[in-house]
Parts: sequence; structure tokens; C-alpha cells
Amino acid sequence: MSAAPDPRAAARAVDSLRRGWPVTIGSGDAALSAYAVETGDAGGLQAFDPDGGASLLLSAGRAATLKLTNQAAAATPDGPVQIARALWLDFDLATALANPRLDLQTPLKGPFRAEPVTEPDLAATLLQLARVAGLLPAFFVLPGGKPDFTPDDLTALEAPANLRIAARARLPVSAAEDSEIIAFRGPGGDEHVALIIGQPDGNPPLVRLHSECLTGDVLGSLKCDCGPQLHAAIHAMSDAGWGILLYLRQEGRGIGLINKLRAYSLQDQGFDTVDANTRLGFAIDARDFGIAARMLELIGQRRIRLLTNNPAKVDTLRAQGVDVVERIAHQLPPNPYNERYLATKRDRTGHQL
Ligand SMILES: Nc1nc2c(ncn2[C@@H]2O[C@H](COP(=O)(O)OP(=O)(O)OP(=O)(O)O)[C@@H](O)[C@H]2O)c(=O)[nH]1
Ligand SMILES: [Zn+2]
Repeated sequence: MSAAPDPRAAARAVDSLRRGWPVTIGSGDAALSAYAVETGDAGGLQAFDPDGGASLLLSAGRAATLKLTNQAAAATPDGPVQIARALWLDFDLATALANPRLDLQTPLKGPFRAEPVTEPDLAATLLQLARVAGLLPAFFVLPGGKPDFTPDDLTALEAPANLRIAARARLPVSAAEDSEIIAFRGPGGDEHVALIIGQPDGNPPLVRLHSECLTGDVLGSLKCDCGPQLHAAIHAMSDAGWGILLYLRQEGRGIGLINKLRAYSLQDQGFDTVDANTRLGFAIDARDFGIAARMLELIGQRRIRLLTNNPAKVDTLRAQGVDVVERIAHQLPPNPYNERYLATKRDRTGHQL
């Protein structure tokens, strides 16, 4: 008998990871215990793995960057890679393997012996858990243990269907005084908001899906186009008479603020936005725009005109039953700091300008 998915179990696992506590993931008879490299320390590793028999689990992108591959990785290019623990694979070395910050300075010790991934599905879910927790995707792993959560629990935690409207209020903003804010809460405690600008006029609203960018939205960073896009969208909606801005808490294309800033540090070393994500071990874009479809459903607007250059936004909304009647390009003038970023989006991630 398999229990119904429990998002709370996955939320507790996310919390444990952030606090540097081990977690055990299970499915059927299989179980895998894991200790996150980023939040762990040498003492904790000793307690987790007193016999030195654990393996180190890394993402495919990280392993490719480190030129570590094995048969399992070749079979599933995006799958995790597992490295046998040798005596000299101590906590500090694991940190250097997990974090690309020192790749160029640190001549890594080796050789490392890649081994078949013990539980590929559970290992893949662990890497996803790290992303949800905003941590580097790297773990010490040991087979077995008493499971704290299952892959289905994590899926349930992330499921847009569980989003609810939690609060709404009038919110006059400088560019659009006739506005209302609606706040949504997901089962993982994630908070998203919609700003409804103006009043419905019978036409499909102008909609913008904006992913959180603290550096661009709040600090006025010139490295990206987020801040100007955000403000231009609000103005366009105000000019059109009505519109809906969905502000999605998907900082750094879903890898979190700290990991995005790590990506920025790699960009300082010369890597572009795509390669920086890969070197960290993340997907190029880890966002799920399904959450936006669910927000539109809860607001009661399923026919929209979408302001975007990103075809993935249009495709996901359509796949979730939203009728995108028009895509409107949303391009702003480049500056010397974001020219390369915008060119990379055009050349490597399929943005239409
Ligand atoms: N990982 C990572 N995220 C970045 C970087 N630069 C900006 N971001 C994030 O990228 C997201 C930008 O999202 P959007 O404005 O929705 O942009 P988009 O996917 O290009 O789509 P459109 O603007 O609609 O065409 C935000 O979450 C930013 O925090 C970067 O170099 N690395
Ligand atoms: Zn930005």
C-alpha cells in the first residue's frame, strides 16, 4: 500500500537540508540517505559516514565541467553522477567539487572513480530537492535508511494545483493607481502575487509573467533587463486600460538568489549565463510556468495577450489550457552591461526578439 503524497514531508526535507541535517529519500523498497555538501561540515560528515563508505553525488552538468563521466551519465546525459569516496575525498575537497567558484584556481586532486548511480531516480530527486532548497546540487549519499520523504512528496510540494489565493487588497502603484494585488500561497510556503491593473473591459488582458529578480527589480542592476521590463509592463497595462502582472517567485530562473549570484561570479570569470548555470550543476532554466497558468485560472482569466520574448512561456501556458491569443514582444534597449546577456538569450535560449 502506498500512502498519498505528503508535501509536508518534502517541505521538512527542504528545511533539513537548509539546516545541514541529513535526509533519507525512499521509494518502494529503495532508500538513499543524503548529506548536503553546501550546508554540511566535516564533523557532520563524520557522523553521517563514520566508515568513509559514502559516495559523492553530483549533477551531470557539474560532472561534465569537472570532466568526470561514467557509463550511467552517458546513458542519461542529464542524470546524476556518483563518485566513490576515497580516503582523500574529505569535506573540503567535496566542497571544491560542488562549488565552481574555485574551479579555475584549484588544481583538483584525483583521480576520481565514477561508479554506477545506486538509485538513479532517488538521486535525481535529491538534486531537485537541492534546487528547491536553493543549495548547490551535491550530496554525500549512503544506500538505505528510514525514508523521510518520497519523490511523489516533492512533486506534490511543487504542484501548481495546490496554489491558493491567500489575500487581496487595493494597491495603488505609481504607474497605475487603479490596481489590486492578489497574493497566492503554495504548499511549500511559496508566495506569488498578481497585480491586476485597471478594470476588465471585455478584451483579453495584457499579461506579463515576471520572474523575481532582486538585483534587477529592486537594486536596479544593469546586468539584466528585468527592472526595465517590469516597469515597462506595468506602464503598457496601464496604457491598455487593463492587464495582469504575475510576479513569480522564481529568482534566478528558479535556482534561487544565492545560486544566481554564484552564476554572476562565474560570469565575472567570462562564462555566459547558460554556461554559468551548467557549471553550477543546474538546468539552464529551472522554472515551471505552470504556476502562472494556475494563477490565471484562480483569477478567472484564461484568454490573454502575453508580453514576452520567451517561447517557453507561451508554450507552457497553452499546454495548460490558457488561450494566448497574441504574443507581444517585450524588448528594451540594451546597456553596455547586459548586451551579452541579451545576445545569449537570443542565440542560446531561443528568445524571439
Ligand atoms: N540563473 C540566472 N538567472 C538570471 C540571470 N540573469 C537574470 N536571471 C533571472 O532570470 C529571470 C528573468 O526572467 P524573465 O524576465 O521572466 O525573462 P525571460 O525568461 O527572459 O522572458 P521574457 O523577459 O518574458 O522574454 C529572473 O528570475 C532573473 O532573476 C543569470 O545570469 N543567471
Ligand atoms: Zn534580472
